[in-house]
Amino acid sequence: METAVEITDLVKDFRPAGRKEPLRAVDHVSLTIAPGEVYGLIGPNGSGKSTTMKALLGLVQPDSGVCRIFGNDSMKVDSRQDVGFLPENPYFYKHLSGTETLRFYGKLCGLRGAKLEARVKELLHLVDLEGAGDRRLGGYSKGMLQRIGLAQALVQEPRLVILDEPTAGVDPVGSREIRDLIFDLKKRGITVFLCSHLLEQVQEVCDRVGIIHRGKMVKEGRIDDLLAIGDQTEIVLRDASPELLARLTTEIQADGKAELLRAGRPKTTLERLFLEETVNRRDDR
Ligand SMILES: Nc1ncnc2c1ncn2[C@@H]1O[C@H](COP(=O)(O)OP(=O)(O)OP(=O)(O)O)[C@@H](O)[C@H]1O
Repeated sequence: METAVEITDLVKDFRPAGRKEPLRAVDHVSLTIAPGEVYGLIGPNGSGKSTTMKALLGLVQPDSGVCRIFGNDSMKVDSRQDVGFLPENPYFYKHLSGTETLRFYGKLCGLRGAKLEARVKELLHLVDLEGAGDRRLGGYSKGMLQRIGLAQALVQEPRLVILDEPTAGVDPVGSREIRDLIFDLKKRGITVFLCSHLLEQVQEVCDRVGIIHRGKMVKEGRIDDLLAIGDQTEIVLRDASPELLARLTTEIQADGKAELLRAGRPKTTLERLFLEETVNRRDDR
C-alpha cells in the first residue's frame, strides 16, 4: 500500500560554531504515515521534531536515512508538489492584506486569474477570515496569523499538510478553531503530520503519535492503544444516590479480587472551563 510519509532511519547532525562534537538532532528515527491519517509528533523542546519535519520537506539534508512523500524521495523537488507546510514561526509581509497574501502564495503555486481568485475566497472562508481579508496582516492577532498560515499551506490543495506547532501562541478558542480545521482536513482525506506541545489537542485530533526524546523515537502507536490502561474499567453514573454508591462499594469489597481505585465526581478540564466561560463572550478576534 502507498504511504503518505515514510521516514527510514533518519539521522541529522548539526555542527554548531564553538562546539567540538556534532550535535545529533535526529537519531535513527523511522516512522510511516498512511494516507488520510493524522499523525502527531510530540516531545520536549529541542528533541528534534522540527528537524525531522524539515528533513521530510527537503529543507534539511539528512546525514543518513531516507524520507519519502507518497513514494518520492524528499530531496527531489517534485516530491513537494503535494505538500503544504506551516512552519513554526511563519514570516508574512505585514503590509499585505490577508487576500493579497493568499494571492501571492497562490501565484507561487502557479494559480492565475479566476481560478486564483476563487481559491483565495474559498480559503478565506475555510479559515473564517472572510471579514478580515482586506485588513493588513500587521493588524492580525496571533490566532488570525496562524489561520492565514494554514490557508497558505492549503493553497495548492495538497494531499499532505505538515504543521509545525500550528497553535503556538494561540489562545484556547483560537486553537480549538485550528483543531476543527484539522478535523476538516481529515474528513477530506488529507494526511496531516503535526507537532505540538498541546497534548490534549494532540490526543483529540491524532490517530497515531510518536514521542521523540533527545532525537530518538521512544514510543509510537495508536492513541487508543497507548492510553488504554489494560487492567482498569471505568463506570460513570449520573444521579447516583449515596446509598447506591455504598451498595456498589460493598459489592466490590466483597468480590475480594477487584479493587476500587477511585470514586467521586469527574472533573472537567481547565481548557473546557475556560472555553465555557469565554467562548460566548468574545466579540473581537
Ligand atoms: N540549524 C541548526 N543549527 C544548529 N543546531 C540546530 C539547528 N536546528 C536545530 N538545531 C538543534 O537541534 C536540536 C533539535 O532541534 P529542533 O528544532 O528539531 O527541536 P524541536 O523538538 O522542534 O524543539 P521545539 O519544541 O523547541 O521547537 C536542538 O538542540 C537544536 O538546538
